[in-house]
Amino acid sequence: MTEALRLPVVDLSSPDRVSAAVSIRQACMEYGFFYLVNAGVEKELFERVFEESKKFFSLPLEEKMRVARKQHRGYTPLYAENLDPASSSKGDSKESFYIGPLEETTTPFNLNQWPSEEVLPSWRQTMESFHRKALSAGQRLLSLIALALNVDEDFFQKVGALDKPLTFLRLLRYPGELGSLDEEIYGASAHSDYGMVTLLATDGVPGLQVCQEKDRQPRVWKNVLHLDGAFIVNIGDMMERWTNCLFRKKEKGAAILLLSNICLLFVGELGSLDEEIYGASAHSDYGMVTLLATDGVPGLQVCQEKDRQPRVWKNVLHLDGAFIVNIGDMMERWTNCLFRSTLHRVMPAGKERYSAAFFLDPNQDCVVECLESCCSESSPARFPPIRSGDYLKERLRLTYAS
Ligand SMILES: O=C(O)CCC(=O)C(=O)O
Ligand SMILES: [Fe+2]
Repeated sequence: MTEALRLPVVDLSSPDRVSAAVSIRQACMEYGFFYLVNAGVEKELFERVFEESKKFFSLPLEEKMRVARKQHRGYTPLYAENLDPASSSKGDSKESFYIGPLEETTTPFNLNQWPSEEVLPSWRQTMESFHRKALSAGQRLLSLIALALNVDEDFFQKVGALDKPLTFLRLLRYPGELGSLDEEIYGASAHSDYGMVTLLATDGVPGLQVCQEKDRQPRVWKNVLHLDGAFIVNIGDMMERWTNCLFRKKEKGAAILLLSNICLLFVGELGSLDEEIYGASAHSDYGMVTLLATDGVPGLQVCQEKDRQPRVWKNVLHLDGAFIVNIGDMMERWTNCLFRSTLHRVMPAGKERYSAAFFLDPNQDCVVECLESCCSESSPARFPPIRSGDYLKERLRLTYAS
């Protein structure tokens, strides 16, 4: 049985700021995680975020791919991310949607992408409202964190971290149906195409199979090999009708999906089926602090000692109306490892799960340098100063390998 972690609860609205700072210090030294209550986000807004998030992820893949991730904003499909490539060659079993800073930091225009207003009329407004409130909570929380580190309450403002900070809201959906590990995973499960004809371009990696007799059991699947410079053409359902079944559509399972005529999505390396599938594989967050809203479905686990083997994982339970806050790697550097950026992951719960993670990271030009209050003769600075933007860019490059 996995043990549940009893995390401290910090009240953001408490008039006793010193006590709040003391409990933050203890929580960040021991766990790198705590609950934050009275953060100024109404329960009703948490619920609306999950409702709207569910509406988006329920759209057909083709509609979601209209806002596919560009410049770290927009939709990333199942298996597109792998937070821990060392433990699993499959991507993580989650789909997500990223919303970057509402006030852009570098470009004159905003790079955020939004689902069509006709399809989801109140979606953007709900997410923007949540984004702003999470930022406001994060800023207030950082002044308590500064107190907890024995520096001025406005330390993070003074070093420029909160002047147009890098803020990303990541909406997440972990599908329930992949919970069981003995189910087979398909790049694309058996189907026929709906239309007239499909022209399919392949990259030489095998995977496409057809079954010529769909009504005979067990089904017999044959590989369709790639031919350099050629399209693989297949007949769709409408052509089958037209030809009164003279021309036959075939069922096929492929690792490539053809989305409209323009968009080819490579689903990713699925590896062998005996590897474990994670909702989100083991990782620490890159930035300053993360404020996480969860929907009550379990799955989040933390490992307090990342270097001890075997790793011991403990559950982090949902607390109604609270954010789960965790410290990121940049804050760990800032505090010379006094505050811990703890390894965490999401295990499949056998049930669909939604969460919304708000990453509050310093302005890209802010230099992150070990705090004097966290260094001593016996514990000298462990990291050289680094520009926040350079650090984040490298971490993102490693995660997305792009
Ligand atoms: O979904 C969760 O509970 C955690 C997500 C997470 O750790 C992340 O997105 O960095
Ligand atoms: Fe995380």
